[in-house]
Amino acid sequence: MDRLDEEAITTRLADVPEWRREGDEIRRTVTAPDFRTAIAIVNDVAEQAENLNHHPDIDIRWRRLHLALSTHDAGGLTEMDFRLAARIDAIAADHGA
Ligand SMILES: C[C@H](O)[C@H](O)[C@H]1CNC2=NC(N)=NC(=O)C2=N1
Repeated sequence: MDRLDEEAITTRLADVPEWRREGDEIRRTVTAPDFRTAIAIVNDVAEQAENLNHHPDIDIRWRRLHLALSTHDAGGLTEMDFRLAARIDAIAADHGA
């Protein structure tokens, strides 16, 4: 999959306003109601990551999850990162986060 250029990244970011750009990554923090819910979110994200064969970096801090997406194979951001970001947003919303 091809890296997105700056213009494409700006356009895609507008569709996932919870995510911020940090160099070659996009990042979001999800605050779950409690630790169990945070882990349930991680499990659902893992399922989607396997479906897409695209895997986020996830840092678990009690009920707060810090997620980072990048396409290492492409050396930057691709459509896959934004596709997974949208799925993560839907999962978080399903869990009240
Ligand atoms: C071979 C396989 O497609 C790659 O290793 C995939 C797996 N999951 C991945 N996930 C992410 N986030 N970036 C990648 O470059 C990546 N590469």
